[in-house]
Amino acid sequence: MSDLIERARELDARDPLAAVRADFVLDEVVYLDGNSLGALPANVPGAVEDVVRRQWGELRIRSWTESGWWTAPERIGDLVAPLVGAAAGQIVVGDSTSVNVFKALVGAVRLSGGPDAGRDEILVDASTFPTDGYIAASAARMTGCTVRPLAPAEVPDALGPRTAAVLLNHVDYRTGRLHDLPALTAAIRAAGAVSVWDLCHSAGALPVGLDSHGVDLAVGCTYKFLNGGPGSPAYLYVRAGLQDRFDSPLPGWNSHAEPFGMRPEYAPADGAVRGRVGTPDILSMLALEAALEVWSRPDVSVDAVRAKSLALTDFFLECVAAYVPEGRVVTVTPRAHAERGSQVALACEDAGEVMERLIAAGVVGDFRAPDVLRFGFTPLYLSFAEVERAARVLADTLG
Ligand SMILES: Cc1ncc(COP(=O)(O)O)c(C=O)c1O
Ligand SMILES: Nc1c(O)cccc1C(=O)C[C@H](N)C(=O)O
Repeated sequence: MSDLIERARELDARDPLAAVRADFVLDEVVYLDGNSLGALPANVPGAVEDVVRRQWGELRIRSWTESGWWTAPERIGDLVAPLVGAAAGQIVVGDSTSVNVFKALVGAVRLSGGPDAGRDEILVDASTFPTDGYIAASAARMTGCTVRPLAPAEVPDALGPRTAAVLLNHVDYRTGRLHDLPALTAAIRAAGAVSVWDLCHSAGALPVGLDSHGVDLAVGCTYKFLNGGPGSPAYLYVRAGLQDRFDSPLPGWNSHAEPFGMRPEYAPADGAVRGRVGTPDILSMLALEAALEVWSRPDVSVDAVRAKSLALTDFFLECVAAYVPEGRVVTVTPRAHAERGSQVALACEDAGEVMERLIAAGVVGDFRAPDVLRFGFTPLYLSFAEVERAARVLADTLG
């Protein structure tokens, strides 16, 4: 038996999160795509069945109050909050990430004073997941701003009296690079601009510290490391100190101070509710609520997840170095722990075909154009033995 197989065995035997895997529905496939769609938590089908058959089927309209449907966006926001370092009352769940980027960014420009206050520039991570860039361009057109794409590390030098808002990704979706949220947030604050962070690839994988680092606004999805299911609702964080002034560009009736007053004039609700728009997507939302239960296990914490995530990605890199001929792939993800999210990206020219063969061989990652093999590591359900096997099969697949 190779040393690495033996090492994987030892690491699994010492893994404090090993038992959590039984809370998920998995098979013999090595699933390294939890950074795109997390695996199914075993309690979700039963929870959804109850929502559909009893809450909807039997209680019908009564469920808006009796089953807690109406308050689900804030209640579930408070479940997400500790996972991203936020005190209760600042996160509302609902809509897609794209929609929340729009709310946050237009809201951020308005909070900054915008062009009327001489702040007419939005800085945006140039390598961002495309939707953020598209939405930023539209938000800029609507608010009279211009967008300036740049690398996150260039932000401190680019900040100035004209900066209205800065939209950054905590972890880059393609490279897996973890950006310096504390330092960048502080620099944005010092320039009098408003920070907006996209946490899609960090929430549920590593500590975020929204409150302690003074982040202004943040958004994220829940179908990756939070395992909420396909199309599960995203969330919006508005720092408590800004909530009174947050002026949503989508002031739907659910964000009204008195939604059932049915008044023609809009009056915003206080607190996180102000970030709501229309009727919440209850089926997806309550599936997410069930999926988040795993975080209340005494053995599960964001710190434990981060520690295992780094151990898994370190071990994968070590196995790749041992099994894959030198020069066949280039590691794109930073080696330094402080700069690494919970994924490993390897570049090679034929990445698209390699990933197809790898998936056929039972190791699921994904291909990101133009040349990246992307592997996501979800510590709640992955074993070190799977990581070793993935690297071995990858080496065979690369030929
Ligand atoms: C960083 C990032 N932002 C936004 C999105 C898209 O979000 P949504 O499809 O929920 O609007 C994704 C992935 O889909 C993403 O990786
Ligand atoms: N949101 C997705 C979807 O609806 C279908 C397929 C993949 C996705 C993704 O989440 C992609 C992901 N944001 C990425 O980082 O590539």
